[in-house]
Formats: sequence, C-alpha cells, structure tokens
Amino acid sequence: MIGRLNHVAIAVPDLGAAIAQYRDALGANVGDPQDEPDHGVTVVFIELPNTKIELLYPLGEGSPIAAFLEKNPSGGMHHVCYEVDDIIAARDRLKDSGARVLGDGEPKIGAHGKPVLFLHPKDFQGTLVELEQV
Ligand SMILES: CC[C@H](C(=O)O)C(=O)SCCNC(=O)CCNC(=O)[C@H](O)C(C)(C)COP(=O)(O)OP(=O)(O)OC[C@H]1O[C@@H](n2cnc3c(N)ncnc32)[C@H](O)[C@@H]1OP(=O)(O)O
Ligand SMILES: [Co+2]
Repeated sequence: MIGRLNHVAIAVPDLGAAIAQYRDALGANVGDPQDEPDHGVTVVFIELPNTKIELLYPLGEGSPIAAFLEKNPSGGMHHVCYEVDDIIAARDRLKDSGARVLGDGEPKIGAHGKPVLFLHPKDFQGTLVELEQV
C-alpha cells in the first residue's frame, strides 16, 4: 500500500535560521516559504535527490507545530510522509485495522496540492505518519 517516501518533516523554532543552515552549511536546494493556513503551518521544501525535507513553522492560532515546539523547544523530527495511490482505500484499510485517522477522517489538500491524511503517532511506533495521494 505505501509507496515512496515523499518527505520527512522537521519542526523548527526559527525558520530563517533553519533555511540558512540547510542552504549555507549543507549546500541544499531550499525552496521559498509557503503559508498553509488550512494546516496552521508555513512550510519550506528542501529538494534532495531521493526525497524532500519539509521544514515546518507555526502559522496562526492553534498550530499543531506550536504545540509540538512547546514540548520540543529546539525543534525536531515531526512526521514522515508516504505516498499512496488511493488515499480513501488506504484510509479505510487503516481504519479497519484499528488505526486512528486524525481530524475528521477526510483528506485535506496538502502543500503539494494533493490529498493528505495523518495517522496518530501512538499507533505507529511514536511516529506521526502522513499519507499523500500521488
Ligand atoms: C501543508 C500540509 C503539510 C504537508 O506535508 O502537506 C503538513 O505536513 S502539515 C503538518 C502539520 N499538521 C499536523 O501535524 C496534523 C496532524 N497532527 C495532529 O493532529 C496533532 O499534532 C497530534 C494529534 C499528532 C498531536 O496533538 P497534540 O500536539 O495536541 O499533542 P498530544 O499531547 O495530544 O499528543 C498525544 C501524544 O502524541 C505525541 N505526539 C504529538 N505530536 C507528535 C509527533 N509529531 N510525533 C510523535 N509523537 C507526537 C505527544 O507527545 C503525546 O504523547 P504522550 O506520550 O501522551 O505525551
Ligand atoms: Co507533511
């Protein structure tokens, strides 16, 4: 069911510093910040040869990233995103297996303009899992 690793997300307390670190210290190809108010985040994608890094910074009230940074003030790995062909079929199979699909269970449009869903970290070895239909 899951396919390629689409991205690994890192929550950051200082987006400018993280951009500079990846661009200058790591020589990475860093995209421009993209506000995603529907998700309460500003995202910056870093293109790697085999996947992407997604830097996440809180946007607006009630951002899930703000809550994460309260617990992890230096930032840290926030989620992994796997690609799926059919996000509804994946969701239904996961729900049948007893996994918790976050939010109202309906896919939202993510940063790539594709439907995404999130699965509770407690059901996946302490790792927040995002699925993106490609
Ligand atoms: C533009 C979209 C973009 C894209 O790629 O397209 C994105 O990726 S947007 C990313 C931001 N959106 C989300 O993260 C949505 C899904 N997240 C949530 O619904 C919440 O953040 C949730 C439910 C994962 C955590 O909620 P909360 O912050 O309120 O924390 P809790 O205390 O309720 O957490 C319960 C339990 O889980 C642990 N936890 C929290 N966040 C994570 C995490 N990122 N990875 C691993 N574990 C996490 C938390 O520590 C609690 O554990 P406990 O042992 O009970 O203390
Ligand atoms: Co993501």
